[in-house]
Amino acid sequence: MGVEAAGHRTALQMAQEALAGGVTMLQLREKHAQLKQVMEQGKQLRDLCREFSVPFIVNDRIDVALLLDADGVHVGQDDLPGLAARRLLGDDKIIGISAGTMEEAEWAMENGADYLGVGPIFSTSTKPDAGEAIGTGLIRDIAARWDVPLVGIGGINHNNASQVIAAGAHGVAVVSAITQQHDPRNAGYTLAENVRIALYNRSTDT
Ligand SMILES: Cc1ncc(COP(=O)(O)OP(=O)(O)O)c(N)n1
Ligand SMILES: Cc1ncsc1CCOP(=O)(O)O
Ligand SMILES: [Mg+2]
Repeated sequence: MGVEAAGHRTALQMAQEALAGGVTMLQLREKHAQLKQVMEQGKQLRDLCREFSVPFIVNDRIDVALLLDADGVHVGQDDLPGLAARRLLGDDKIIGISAGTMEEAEWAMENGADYLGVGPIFSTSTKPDAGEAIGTGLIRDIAARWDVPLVGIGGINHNNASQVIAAGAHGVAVVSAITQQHDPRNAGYTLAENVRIALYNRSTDT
């Protein structure tokens, strides 16, 4: 999940609840705050992720990821390229790269992505510059071509996550499906459970 403060909860409280619900990876995605605050919040989120033994990923900022000793970074097509991120972070860190077209997926693979964030799958109001929803077809096409972990993102919730997994994704990344819910812990639990069920169903499909 991506972490932002919402409603009466702080980002840290939200993350704590989502992790308690069973979220399996956490990304610090802070687009507006000052770096000093991002570092402070990042330290707390990193420690929380370590308590839950869940990977902690920093969006966009390799410097912040390095300073926090995060488990990895997520970079988009307009961010620092994956190969440059790899030079700074080394082979042991996770580097995720976004893709919304097959050309972007090719570029991401050439840039050494450990996983691809594919989307926006459905329409989203969380990222105003995300572009039109692309549906699940690209996930199907990428999965047929490469054996790389795929994470669907954009407008995903507990009702539609199974479609994304059925298309070949290994997981889903969400913001509002957890942060905009009155019970983020239960939202995290339901989402993680639906993803597990869909992965199981896919593995038993003949
Ligand atoms: C898992 C995951 N996938 C895609 C993105 C989007 O990254 P990007 O295209 O760089 O957009 P911003 O999130 O930086 O606005 C992501 N963050 N995580
Ligand atoms: C960061 C990002 N990248 C593509 S869509 C998106 C926003 C996801 O947010 P939500 O899960 O609320 O649609
Ligand atoms: Mg980015």
